[in-house]
Amino acid sequence: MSTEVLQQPAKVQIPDGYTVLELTSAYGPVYRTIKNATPRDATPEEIPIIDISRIFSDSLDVRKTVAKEIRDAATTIGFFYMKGHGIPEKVINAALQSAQDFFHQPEEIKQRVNQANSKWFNGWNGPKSHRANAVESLDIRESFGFRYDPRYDPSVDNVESIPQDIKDGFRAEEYCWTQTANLPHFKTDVLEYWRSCLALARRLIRIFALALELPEDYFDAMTSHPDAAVALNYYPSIPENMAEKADAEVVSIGSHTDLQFFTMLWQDQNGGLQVLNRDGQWLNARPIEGTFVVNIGDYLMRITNDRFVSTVHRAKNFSKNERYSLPFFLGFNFNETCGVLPSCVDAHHPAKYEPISCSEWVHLRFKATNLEGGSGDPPLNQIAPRKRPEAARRGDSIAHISCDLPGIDNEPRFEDTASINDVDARLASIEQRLECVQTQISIIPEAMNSRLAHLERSVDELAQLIRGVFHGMHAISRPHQDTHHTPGSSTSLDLTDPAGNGVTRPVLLLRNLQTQFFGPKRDFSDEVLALGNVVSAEIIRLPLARHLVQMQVYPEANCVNNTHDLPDDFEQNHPLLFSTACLLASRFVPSISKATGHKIYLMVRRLAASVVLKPPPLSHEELQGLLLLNTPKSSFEDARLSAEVLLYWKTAHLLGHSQRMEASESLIFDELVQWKLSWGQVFDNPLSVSLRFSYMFCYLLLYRVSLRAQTSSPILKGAALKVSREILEMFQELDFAVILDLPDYYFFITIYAALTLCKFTIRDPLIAATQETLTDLAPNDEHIAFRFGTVLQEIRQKAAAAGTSLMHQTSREIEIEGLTSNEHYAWDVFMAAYYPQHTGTPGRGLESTAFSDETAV
Ligand SMILES: O=C(O)CCC(=O)C(=O)O
Ligand SMILES: [Fe+2]
Repeated sequence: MSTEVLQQPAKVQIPDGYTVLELTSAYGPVYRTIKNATPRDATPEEIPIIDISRIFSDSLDVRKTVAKEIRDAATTIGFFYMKGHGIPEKVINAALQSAQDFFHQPEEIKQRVNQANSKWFNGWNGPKSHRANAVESLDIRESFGFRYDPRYDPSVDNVESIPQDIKDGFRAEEYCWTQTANLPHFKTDVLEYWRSCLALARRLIRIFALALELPEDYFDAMTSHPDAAVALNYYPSIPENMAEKADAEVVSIGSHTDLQFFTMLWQDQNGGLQVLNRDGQWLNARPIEGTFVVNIGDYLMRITNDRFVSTVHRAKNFSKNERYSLPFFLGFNFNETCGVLPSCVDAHHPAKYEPISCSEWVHLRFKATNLEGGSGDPPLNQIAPRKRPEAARRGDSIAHISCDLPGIDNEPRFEDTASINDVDARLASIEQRLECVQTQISIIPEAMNSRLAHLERSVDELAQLIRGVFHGMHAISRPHQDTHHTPGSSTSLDLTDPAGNGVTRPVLLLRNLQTQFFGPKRDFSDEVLALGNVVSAEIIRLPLARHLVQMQVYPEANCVNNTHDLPDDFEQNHPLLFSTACLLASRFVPSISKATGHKIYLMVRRLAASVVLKPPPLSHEELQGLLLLNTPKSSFEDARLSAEVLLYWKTAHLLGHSQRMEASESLIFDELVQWKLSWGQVFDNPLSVSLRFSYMFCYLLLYRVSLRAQTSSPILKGAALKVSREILEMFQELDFAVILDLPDYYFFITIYAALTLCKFTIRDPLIAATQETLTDLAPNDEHIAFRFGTVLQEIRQKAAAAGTSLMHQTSREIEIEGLTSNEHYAWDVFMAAYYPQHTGTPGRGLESTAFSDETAV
């Protein structure tokens, strides 16, 4: 089964019971790994209570003491409680009362100030109108928000004198107040709360400056007219049965990080705020009377070079009461641009980020969250809503991704080959090649290089590895000291091109076939690129794909944020490697649905097939892609794919031994017998139809090539016909759905077998049957099955026109001697169907390609 995992003890195992959460940030989606354990209360060590009354002290030392406490909290959990804040209780209570008055109104009254009517995301947001991320429910929360208005800022004397570039960033809208004027105290009380918070925030930010070893007034100018907003959050109690019935985790406000500098949140006593610690454990940030909760936002995290952490949080109101919270969000002046702070860089910690303006920052988040229709920035503060929830769009939520990440194998697996000279010599050529590509892959991050270095050995060793895994053994660390070499492995060590190009070429076979069909010069690399990758094929979205690649590349990174680490052109230019890495990592992500996993698999197969169809030398990247398929914990599908690649590789090797092929009238090839023994478990599995199909095809090729030298061998001819019929019979038995899932080269195999019958026995009823199946199953005229069906039809028609009776064809035994003309019909028609650009060019020399050599059989 696709989910069957060939288990090998991994060196690093992230325990079961984790979930990966996709969150939105200005950089696009980011991922956090969370424990599936029940949330527990945070201890005072985890989320400290800091008495900030001391920030008003005249003593710098005292203020610095607070700064240190804040720094400790900011660099660990990113959250703290502040007591001694000095905001009068009555101010808070009045704001709370206003919030209650507002939310208790009938919906049509709240609609008057609906955020949908706002240019800048001010106003009311109804319940269930936002979803913070794909794995959690719509937010049950209702909220009302408004943004900085200089007219209400007591530190502004004259609004008119504010410089225009600052004014341009103002996002206040008067309709917040005109549309709520029915509540007489609303504006006054809410604005009073905002003003108190603003004043406190301006004091607090000075302590943040100290905490960052900056002059205390460092941020003052940047917050003269800050993006300072308040939200009134109203969380009705979540009914218990709602949580039971829901298919996503029910949340009052979904997991998110706050966007800007910091947030100061007043919450009532009902509880529900949860904070994600670094171990992926949810901590209840229980209400503490007389405190605000303060947390770091993404912008501050960025300008501190990630020293201060913007921590994921959410709220769930499972109390029996309505819950309210009143967050105040502080950002810089909108026009302000800030880079990584000087105190946060040193020789070991270069700046990770470019300077960015506050407005650009907000805008990025806007873009990252797919907000449609909005004319400006995302809502005030926290995560912007997704108008199109991921889960709905993808149809396969990434909920509850287990984080059993692929283990990194720190021990060099193939270290000890020194004693085996010939192995060394052979590997040397590969390594040489790898060295020259080293420059090319230097764009790939260091960690990836080292990861790949483990894999940069021969296909053969990896094949042994996977076989070892298959037999429940450990990784084979000394494959070449194994005295019980399979014959396959010894032949497979010959990885170099006999022509002496020193290039690896796992598969010549299909190249030969290509050469026969299309002439030797065709370069398929465009086609490989044209196939795209798992993202361009819309199987999974880019952020998830990049995350998967990172899981593969940086298995130790259980929290991956830096999806921008991969080169931008990685997926386009290295589709096989990229898609293969996604495939492997997806195996560790059970909630990537089976269907999606299968699509990824098919994509990789298609790409792998195109790669093997390409003339050698295989590019480094292609080789990597093939090698990657052999990692520990490979699935059954991976094993099948590897087996198939090796099968072709061995066949190619045989085909390359022209003397042997010329002399052989043998119907058995030891290499293939050995291959079949080694891969017996895979081969015999009922799911391995395609593998058996390929196996017969390889025999067919071997017979046909032998026939070139021994044109009159009835044994070989009989064998070629027999195996062609077997292929076509098997094809007849396949489910349509299975056939349509197969990569194109299976259709090549089918047509090759059918053409073989056309060549020797045009009246074989299997030709007509295959033709019918091909045309019947093709979903449209463009499909390769349809085109090949037409090929067979035309061949038969031409043969009939040329006087070969197709009627009364009852016997398979009829062999038409010297039917070279049939071969030509076959060829013309085939080319016309598959390569329309070649049609109408008789004598273009196609017949004189390798294929026409065979017509001399
Ligand atoms: O209400 C709470 O506890 C959290 C609210 C919050 O995180 C926000 O509004 O950004
Ligand atoms: Fe928040």
